[in-house]
Amino acid sequence: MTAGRIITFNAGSSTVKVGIFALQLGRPRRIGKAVVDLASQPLMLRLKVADQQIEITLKAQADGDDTRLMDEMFSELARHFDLGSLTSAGHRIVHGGDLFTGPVVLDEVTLKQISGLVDLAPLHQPQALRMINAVRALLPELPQTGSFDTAFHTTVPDTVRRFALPRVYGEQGVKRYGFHGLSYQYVAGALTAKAPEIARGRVVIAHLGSGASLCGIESGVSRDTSMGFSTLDGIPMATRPGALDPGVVLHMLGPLGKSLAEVEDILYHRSGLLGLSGISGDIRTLSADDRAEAREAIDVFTHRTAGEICRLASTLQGLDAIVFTAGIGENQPVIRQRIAARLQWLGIELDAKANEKNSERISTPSSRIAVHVVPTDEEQVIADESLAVTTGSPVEL
Ligand SMILES: Nc1ncnc2c1ncn2[C@@H]1O[C@H](COP(=O)(O)OP(=O)(O)O)[C@@H](O)[C@H]1O
Ligand SMILES: CC(=O)OP(=O)(O)O
Ligand SMILES: [Mg+2]
Repeated sequence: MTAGRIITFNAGSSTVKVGIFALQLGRPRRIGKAVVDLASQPLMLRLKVADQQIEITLKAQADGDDTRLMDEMFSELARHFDLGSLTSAGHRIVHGGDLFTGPVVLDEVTLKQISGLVDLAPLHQPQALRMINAVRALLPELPQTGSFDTAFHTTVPDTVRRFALPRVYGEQGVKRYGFHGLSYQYVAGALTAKAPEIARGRVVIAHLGSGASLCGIESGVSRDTSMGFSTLDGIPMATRPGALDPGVVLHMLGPLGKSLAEVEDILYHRSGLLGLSGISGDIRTLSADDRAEAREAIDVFTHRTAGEICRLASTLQGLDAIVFTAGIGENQPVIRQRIAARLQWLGIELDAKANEKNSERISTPSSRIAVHVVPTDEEQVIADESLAVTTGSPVEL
Protein backbone atom coordinates (compact mmCIF):
# COMPACT_ATOMS: atom_id res chain seq x y z
CA MET A 1 0.00 0.00 0.00
CA THR A 2 1.33 3.51 -0.82
CA ALA A 3 1.73 5.87 2.09
CA GLY A 4 -0.54 8.92 2.30
CA ARG A 5 0.11 12.01 0.26
CA ILE A 6 -0.54 15.68 0.89
CA ILE A 7 -0.86 18.12 -1.99
CA THR A 8 -0.19 21.82 -1.37
CA PHE A 9 -1.14 24.93 -3.33
CA ASN A 10 0.69 28.20 -2.95
CA ALA A 11 -1.21 30.79 -4.97
CA GLY A 12 1.14 33.76 -5.40
CA SER A 13 0.59 36.89 -7.43
CA SER A 14 1.50 35.32 -10.77
CA THR A 15 1.94 31.61 -10.20
CA VAL A 16 0.44 28.69 -8.34
CA LYS A 17 3.17 26.51 -6.84
CA VAL A 18 2.12 22.93 -6.20
CA GLY A 19 3.88 20.57 -3.80
CA ILE A 20 3.41 16.82 -3.42
CA PHE A 21 4.41 15.35 -0.09
CA ALA A 22 4.65 11.74 1.10
CA LEU A 23 4.14 10.91 4.76
CA GLN A 24 7.40 9.40 5.95
CA LEU A 25 8.08 8.71 9.62
CA GLY A 26 5.11 10.87 10.51
CA ARG A 27 6.30 13.93 8.59
CA PRO A 28 5.47 15.19 5.11
CA ARG A 29 8.54 14.88 2.83
CA ARG A 30 8.47 16.55 -0.56
CA ILE A 31 8.41 14.19 -3.54
CA GLY A 32 7.19 16.51 -6.26
CA LYS A 33 7.06 20.10 -7.35
CA ALA A 34 5.12 21.94 -10.07
CA VAL A 35 4.31 25.51 -11.00
CA VAL A 36 1.37 26.80 -13.03
CA ASP A 37 2.16 30.09 -14.67
CA LEU A 38 -1.15 31.96 -14.57
CA ALA A 39 0.18 34.84 -16.66
CA SER A 40 1.10 32.69 -19.66
CA GLN A 41 -1.24 32.13 -22.61
CA PRO A 42 -1.81 29.19 -23.03
CA LEU A 43 -1.38 28.08 -19.42
CA MET A 44 1.91 26.33 -18.72
CA LEU A 45 2.58 23.66 -16.14
CA ARG A 46 6.25 23.27 -15.21
CA LEU A 47 7.24 20.11 -13.39
CA LYS A 48 10.47 19.31 -11.64
CA VAL A 49 11.03 15.57 -11.92
CA ALA A 50 14.34 14.44 -10.39
CA ASP A 51 16.71 17.03 -11.88
CA GLN A 52 14.69 17.56 -15.03
CA GLN A 53 12.38 20.45 -15.86
CA ILE A 54 9.34 19.44 -17.92
CA GLU A 55 7.03 22.01 -19.53
CA ILE A 56 3.48 21.04 -20.38
CA THR A 57 1.04 23.26 -22.27
CA LEU A 58 -2.39 22.96 -20.65
CA LYS A 59 -5.65 22.93 -22.58
CA ALA A 60 -7.59 24.65 -19.77
CA GLN A 61 -8.01 28.43 -19.94
CA ALA A 62 -6.77 30.86 -17.27
CA ASP A 63 -10.16 32.38 -16.45
CA GLY A 64 -12.17 29.41 -17.60
CA ASP A 65 -13.29 26.35 -15.73
CA ASP A 66 -10.87 25.82 -12.83
CA THR A 67 -12.20 22.31 -12.24
CA ARG A 68 -10.96 21.49 -15.72
CA LEU A 69 -7.60 23.09 -14.94
CA MET A 70 -7.36 21.10 -11.71
CA ASP A 71 -8.45 17.88 -13.45
CA GLU A 72 -5.82 18.35 -16.15
CA MET A 73 -3.19 19.23 -13.58
CA PHE A 74 -3.95 16.17 -11.42
CA SER A 75 -3.72 13.90 -14.53
CA GLU A 76 -0.33 15.37 -15.46
CA LEU A 77 0.95 15.16 -11.87
CA ALA A 78 -0.18 11.52 -11.64
CA ARG A 79 1.79 10.70 -14.81
CA HIS A 80 5.03 11.91 -13.24
CA PHE A 81 4.64 11.43 -9.50
CA ASP A 82 3.24 8.71 -7.29
CA LEU A 83 0.16 10.52 -5.98
CA GLY A 84 -0.70 7.45 -3.85
CA SER A 85 -3.71 8.11 -1.66
CA LEU A 86 -4.27 11.78 -0.94
CA THR A 87 -5.07 12.48 2.71
CA SER A 88 -5.45 16.26 2.44
CA ALA A 89 -4.90 19.36 0.31
CA GLY A 90 -3.29 22.36 1.99
CA HIS A 91 -3.56 25.91 0.67
CA ARG A 92 -1.66 29.11 1.30
CA ILE A 93 -4.16 31.85 2.12
CA VAL A 94 -2.55 35.25 2.06
CA HIS A 95 -4.99 37.15 4.28
CA GLY A 96 -6.42 35.82 7.51
CA GLY A 97 -7.32 39.24 8.95
CA ASP A 98 -7.91 39.08 12.71
CA LEU A 99 -9.89 35.89 12.29
CA PHE A 100 -7.12 33.33 11.83
CA THR A 101 -4.04 32.98 14.03
CA GLY A 102 -3.13 29.50 12.80
CA PRO A 103 -4.05 26.85 10.22
CA VAL A 104 -7.65 25.66 9.86
CA VAL A 105 -9.74 22.99 8.16
CA LEU A 106 -11.59 24.61 5.27
CA ASP A 107 -15.33 24.17 5.71
CA GLU A 108 -18.41 26.26 4.92
CA VAL A 109 -17.77 28.61 7.85
CA THR A 110 -14.02 29.21 7.37
CA LEU A 111 -14.42 29.53 3.59
CA LYS A 112 -17.07 32.21 4.05
CA GLN A 113 -14.76 34.10 6.42
CA ILE A 114 -11.85 33.83 3.98
CA SER A 115 -14.04 35.00 1.09
CA GLY A 116 -14.92 38.05 3.19
CA LEU A 117 -11.25 39.10 3.10
CA VAL A 118 -10.88 39.09 -0.71
CA ASP A 119 -10.86 42.90 -0.93
CA LEU A 120 -7.81 43.05 1.35
CA ALA A 121 -5.66 40.85 -0.93
CA PRO A 122 -7.14 41.16 -4.44
CA LEU A 123 -4.05 39.75 -6.13
CA HIS A 124 -3.89 36.57 -4.05
CA GLN A 125 -7.06 35.63 -2.17
CA PRO A 126 -9.29 35.00 -5.21
CA GLN A 127 -6.72 32.63 -6.72
CA ALA A 128 -6.51 30.58 -3.53
CA LEU A 129 -10.33 30.39 -3.38
CA ARG A 130 -10.46 29.28 -7.01
CA MET A 131 -8.04 26.44 -6.27
CA ILE A 132 -9.96 25.39 -3.14
CA ASN A 133 -13.27 25.32 -5.00
CA ALA A 134 -11.81 23.40 -7.93
CA VAL A 135 -10.30 20.74 -5.62
CA ARG A 136 -13.65 20.53 -3.81
CA ALA A 137 -15.55 20.01 -7.07
CA LEU A 138 -13.12 17.31 -8.16
CA LEU A 139 -12.48 15.53 -4.87
CA PRO A 140 -15.39 16.47 -2.56
CA GLU A 141 -14.35 14.04 0.19
CA LEU A 142 -10.74 15.26 0.44
CA PRO A 143 -10.09 17.33 3.59
CA GLN A 144 -8.71 20.77 2.73
CA THR A 145 -6.80 23.10 5.03
CA GLY A 146 -5.69 26.74 4.97
CA SER A 147 -2.38 28.20 6.19
CA PHE A 148 -2.22 31.96 6.57
CA ASP A 149 0.52 34.42 5.62
CA THR A 150 -0.70 36.84 8.26
CA ALA A 151 -0.64 34.36 11.19
CA PHE A 152 3.12 34.59 11.79
CA HIS A 153 2.80 38.31 12.52
CA THR A 154 0.28 38.09 15.37
CA THR A 155 3.24 38.74 17.72
CA VAL A 156 3.86 42.21 16.26
CA PRO A 157 3.34 44.81 19.02
CA ASP A 158 0.52 47.36 18.79
CA THR A 159 2.87 50.33 18.36
CA VAL A 160 4.16 48.75 15.15
CA ARG A 161 0.72 47.61 14.06
CA ARG A 162 -1.02 51.01 14.39
CA PHE A 163 -1.31 53.56 11.60
CA ALA A 164 -1.40 57.21 12.65
CA LEU A 165 -5.02 57.57 11.54
CA PRO A 166 -8.13 58.37 13.59
CA ARG A 167 -8.53 55.49 16.07
CA VAL A 168 -11.85 54.42 14.61
CA TYR A 169 -10.12 53.03 11.51
CA GLY A 170 -7.78 50.89 13.61
CA GLU A 171 -10.82 49.54 15.43
CA GLN A 172 -12.29 48.69 12.01
CA GLY A 173 -9.22 46.64 11.11
CA VAL A 174 -7.18 49.26 9.21
CA LYS A 175 -3.70 48.36 10.51
CA ARG A 176 -0.51 46.48 9.70
CA TYR A 177 -1.07 42.75 9.17
CA GLY A 178 2.09 41.73 7.29
CA PHE A 179 2.44 38.86 4.83
CA HIS A 180 4.85 36.15 3.61
CA GLY A 181 4.45 34.62 7.09
CA LEU A 182 4.74 31.02 5.89
CA SER A 183 8.09 31.85 4.35
CA TYR A 184 9.32 33.60 7.52
CA GLN A 185 8.13 30.67 9.60
CA TYR A 186 10.08 28.23 7.42
CA VAL A 187 13.24 30.36 7.35
CA ALA A 188 13.13 31.00 11.11
CA GLY A 189 12.82 27.21 11.65
CA ALA A 190 15.64 26.41 9.20
CA LEU A 191 17.85 29.01 10.88
CA THR A 192 17.23 27.45 14.27
CA ALA A 193 18.42 24.11 12.86
CA LYS A 194 21.43 25.52 10.97
CA ALA A 195 22.63 28.41 13.12
CA PRO A 196 20.84 28.35 16.50
CA GLU A 197 23.02 31.09 18.00
CA ILE A 198 21.87 33.44 15.22
CA ALA A 199 18.25 32.32 15.31
CA ARG A 200 18.12 33.30 18.99
CA GLY A 201 19.16 36.85 18.12
CA ARG A 202 17.75 39.84 16.24
CA VAL A 203 17.44 38.96 12.58
CA VAL A 204 16.00 40.64 9.51
CA ILE A 205 14.74 38.17 6.91
CA ALA A 206 14.51 39.65 3.41
CA HIS A 207 11.96 37.68 1.35
CA LEU A 208 12.74 39.04 -2.11
CA GLY A 209 10.54 37.41 -4.77
CA SER A 210 8.03 38.88 -7.24
CA GLY A 211 6.23 40.02 -4.13
CA ALA A 212 8.81 41.13 -1.60
CA SER A 213 8.87 42.02 2.07
CA LEU A 214 11.14 41.97 5.10
CA CYS A 215 10.53 40.81 8.64
CA GLY A 216 12.36 41.63 11.86
CA ILE A 217 12.42 38.61 14.18
CA GLU A 218 13.66 38.28 17.72
CA SER A 219 14.20 34.70 18.98
CA GLY A 220 12.23 33.48 15.97
CA VAL A 221 9.21 35.69 16.66
CA SER A 222 7.96 38.46 14.33
CA ARG A 223 8.30 41.97 15.79
CA ASP A 224 7.86 44.08 12.66
CA THR A 225 7.47 43.64 8.93
CA SER A 226 7.55 45.88 5.87
CA MET A 227 4.16 44.97 4.42
CA GLY A 228 1.20 46.56 6.12
CA PHE A 229 -2.54 46.56 5.55
CA SER A 230 -2.13 45.24 2.03
CA THR A 231 0.54 43.54 -0.05
CA LEU A 232 1.35 46.93 -1.64
CA ASP A 233 3.34 48.27 1.30
CA GLY A 234 7.06 48.15 2.08
CA ILE A 235 9.74 47.85 -0.60
CA PRO A 236 9.22 48.03 -4.38
CA MET A 237 8.39 44.66 -5.97
CA ALA A 238 8.12 43.26 -9.50
CA THR A 239 4.97 45.28 -10.25
CA ARG A 240 4.00 46.92 -6.92
CA PRO A 241 5.50 50.21 -5.68
CA GLY A 242 5.96 49.46 -1.98
CA ALA A 243 5.30 52.28 0.50
CA LEU A 244 4.03 55.36 -1.29
CA ASP A 245 2.98 58.80 -0.15
CA PRO A 246 -0.85 58.48 0.04
CA GLY A 247 -0.98 61.95 -1.51
CA VAL A 248 0.03 60.33 -4.79
CA VAL A 249 -3.08 58.16 -4.73
CA LEU A 250 -5.25 61.22 -3.97
CA HIS A 251 -3.58 63.06 -6.85
CA MET A 252 -4.30 60.20 -9.24
CA LEU A 253 -7.93 59.95 -8.14
CA GLY A 254 -8.41 63.73 -8.12
CA PRO A 255 -6.54 66.02 -10.55
CA LEU A 256 -5.38 63.16 -12.81
CA GLY A 257 -8.94 61.82 -13.06
CA LYS A 258 -8.06 58.14 -12.74
CA SER A 259 -10.78 55.73 -11.70
CA LEU A 260 -10.39 53.47 -8.66
CA ALA A 261 -9.94 50.48 -10.97
CA GLU A 262 -7.21 52.28 -12.92
CA VAL A 263 -5.33 53.21 -9.75
CA GLU A 264 -5.63 49.65 -8.49
CA ASP A 265 -4.21 48.38 -11.77
CA ILE A 266 -1.32 50.88 -11.63
CA LEU A 267 -0.48 49.94 -8.04
CA TYR A 268 -0.74 46.16 -8.34
CA HIS A 269 0.34 45.51 -11.92
CA ARG A 270 2.22 48.42 -13.48
CA SER A 271 4.53 49.80 -10.81
CA GLY A 272 7.62 48.48 -9.03
CA LEU A 273 10.56 47.29 -11.13
CA LEU A 274 8.32 47.07 -14.19
CA GLY A 275 7.03 50.62 -13.83
CA LEU A 276 10.42 52.11 -12.95
CA SER A 277 12.26 50.46 -15.82
CA GLY A 278 9.52 50.33 -18.42
CA ILE A 279 11.28 47.12 -19.43
CA SER A 280 10.45 44.23 -17.09
CA GLY A 281 9.49 43.30 -13.55
CA ASP A 282 11.97 40.43 -13.60
CA ILE A 283 15.27 41.35 -12.01
CA ARG A 284 17.08 38.79 -14.19
CA THR A 285 16.03 40.69 -17.32
CA LEU A 286 16.95 44.04 -15.77
CA SER A 287 20.37 42.80 -14.62
CA ALA A 288 21.15 41.72 -18.18
CA ASP A 289 20.03 45.06 -19.68
CA ASP A 290 22.49 47.95 -19.85
CA ARG A 291 19.91 50.71 -20.35
CA ALA A 292 19.89 53.46 -17.69
CA GLU A 293 16.25 52.73 -16.78
CA ALA A 294 17.11 49.12 -15.86
CA ARG A 295 19.98 50.27 -13.65
CA GLU A 296 17.82 52.98 -12.03
CA ALA A 297 15.10 50.45 -11.18
CA ILE A 298 17.65 48.18 -9.49
CA ASP A 299 19.10 51.17 -7.62
CA VAL A 300 15.68 52.09 -6.23
CA PHE A 301 15.09 48.45 -5.22
CA THR A 302 18.42 48.06 -3.41
CA HIS A 303 18.19 51.51 -1.79
CA ARG A 304 14.70 50.87 -0.43
CA THR A 305 15.58 47.34 0.75
CA ALA A 306 18.66 48.57 2.63
CA GLY A 307 16.57 51.36 4.17
CA GLU A 308 13.93 48.89 5.34
CA ILE A 309 16.59 46.71 6.97
CA CYS A 310 17.63 49.76 9.01
CA ARG A 311 14.03 50.54 10.00
CA LEU A 312 13.48 46.97 11.18
CA ALA A 313 16.80 47.03 13.08
CA SER A 314 15.45 50.06 14.92
CA THR A 315 12.35 48.10 15.96
CA LEU A 316 14.56 45.20 17.03
CA GLN A 317 16.95 47.60 18.80
CA GLY A 318 19.91 45.93 17.14
CA LEU A 319 20.82 43.52 14.39
CA ASP A 320 22.73 40.24 14.59
CA ALA A 321 22.02 38.85 11.13
CA ILE A 322 20.37 39.40 7.77
CA VAL A 323 18.94 36.41 5.92
CA PHE A 324 18.12 36.54 2.20
CA THR A 325 15.44 34.26 0.79
CA ALA A 326 12.95 33.74 -2.16
CA GLY A 327 13.62 34.02 -5.91
CA ILE A 328 15.84 37.12 -5.85
CA GLY A 329 17.21 36.65 -2.33
CA GLU A 330 18.38 33.09 -3.02
CA ASN A 331 19.69 33.49 -6.57
CA GLN A 332 20.96 37.01 -7.23
CA PRO A 333 24.46 37.66 -5.81
CA VAL A 334 24.71 41.08 -7.44
CA ILE A 335 21.52 42.31 -5.82
CA ARG A 336 22.62 41.02 -2.39
CA GLN A 337 25.99 42.65 -2.89
CA ARG A 338 24.39 46.00 -3.77
CA ILE A 339 22.15 45.90 -0.72
CA ALA A 340 25.11 44.95 1.50
CA ALA A 341 27.23 47.73 -0.03
CA ARG A 342 24.61 50.26 1.11
CA LEU A 343 24.95 48.86 4.64
CA GLN A 344 28.74 48.86 4.76
CA TRP A 345 28.63 51.68 7.32
CA LEU A 346 26.97 49.20 9.70
CA GLY A 347 30.05 46.97 9.43
CA ILE A 348 28.53 44.51 6.98
CA GLU A 349 31.06 42.78 4.76
CA LEU A 350 30.28 40.09 2.21
CA ASP A 351 32.62 37.29 1.21
CA ALA A 352 32.51 37.76 -2.59
CA LYS A 353 33.13 34.09 -3.40
CA ALA A 354 30.58 32.76 -0.92
CA ASN A 355 28.05 35.31 -2.21
CA GLU A 356 28.70 34.31 -5.82
CA LYS A 357 27.98 30.66 -4.93
CA ASN A 358 24.76 31.48 -2.99
CA SER A 359 26.43 29.83 0.03
CA GLU A 360 24.67 29.45 3.35
CA ARG A 361 26.83 32.12 5.05
CA ILE A 362 27.93 34.91 2.73
CA SER A 363 29.50 37.40 5.17
CA THR A 364 33.20 37.47 6.11
CA PRO A 365 34.22 36.23 9.58
CA SER A 366 34.96 39.85 10.58
CA SER A 367 31.58 41.22 9.41
CA ARG A 368 29.82 42.83 12.39
CA ILE A 369 26.52 41.42 11.19
CA ALA A 370 26.23 37.88 9.79
CA VAL A 371 24.61 37.53 6.39
CA HIS A 372 23.02 34.23 5.33
CA VAL A 373 21.10 32.76 2.42
CA VAL A 374 18.35 30.32 3.40
CA PRO A 375 16.12 28.88 0.64
CA THR A 376 12.50 29.15 1.68
CA ASP A 377 9.84 26.45 1.39
CA GLU A 378 6.36 27.77 2.06
CA GLU A 379 4.84 24.52 0.82
CA GLN A 380 6.63 22.50 3.53
CA VAL A 381 4.95 24.68 6.16
CA ILE A 382 1.56 24.26 4.44
CA ALA A 383 2.03 20.45 4.34
CA ASP A 384 3.15 20.29 7.99
CA GLU A 385 0.19 22.40 9.07
CA SER A 386 -2.21 20.44 6.88
CA LEU A 387 -1.12 17.20 8.54
CA ALA A 388 -1.34 18.78 11.98
CA VAL A 389 -4.87 20.15 11.63
CA THR A 390 -6.30 17.07 9.91
CA THR A 391 -4.83 14.66 12.45
CA GLY A 392 -5.11 16.89 15.50
CA SER A 393 -1.36 16.56 16.18
CA PRO A 394 0.82 19.53 17.13
CA VAL A 395 2.63 21.37 14.31
CA GLU A 396 6.30 20.43 14.34
CA LEU A 397 8.55 22.49 12.11
N1 LIG B 1 17.43 32.17 -10.60
C1 LIG B 1 16.19 32.56 -10.34
N2 LIG B 1 15.18 31.69 -10.33
C2 LIG B 1 13.91 32.09 -10.08
N3 LIG B 1 13.55 33.36 -9.84
C3 LIG B 1 14.52 34.27 -9.84
C4 LIG B 1 15.86 33.90 -10.08
N4 LIG B 1 16.57 35.02 -10.01
C5 LIG B 1 15.75 36.01 -9.76
N5 LIG B 1 14.50 35.59 -9.66
C6 LIG B 1 13.35 36.47 -9.38
O1 LIG B 1 12.52 35.94 -8.39
C7 LIG B 1 11.14 36.20 -8.69
C8 LIG B 1 10.33 35.00 -8.30
O2 LIG B 1 10.53 34.75 -6.95
P1 LIG B 1 9.50 33.90 -6.11
O3 LIG B 1 10.04 33.81 -4.73
O4 LIG B 1 9.24 32.63 -6.81
O5 LIG B 1 8.29 34.89 -6.15
P2 LIG B 1 6.71 34.69 -6.15
O6 LIG B 1 6.43 33.62 -5.12
O7 LIG B 1 6.22 36.02 -5.72
O8 LIG B 1 6.31 34.30 -7.52
C9 LIG B 1 11.09 36.52 -10.18
O9 LIG B 1 10.39 37.73 -10.32
C10 LIG B 1 12.51 36.70 -10.60
O10 LIG B 1 12.76 38.03 -10.96
C1 LIG C 1 2.12 38.44 -0.17
C2 LIG C 1 2.72 38.39 -1.53
O1 LIG C 1 3.01 39.39 -2.12
O2 LIG C 1 2.92 37.14 -2.03
P1 LIG C 1 3.71 36.71 -3.37
O3 LIG C 1 5.10 37.15 -3.17
O4 LIG C 1 3.62 35.20 -3.40
O5 LIG C 1 3.05 37.37 -4.51
MG1 LIG D 1 5.81 33.78 -3.21
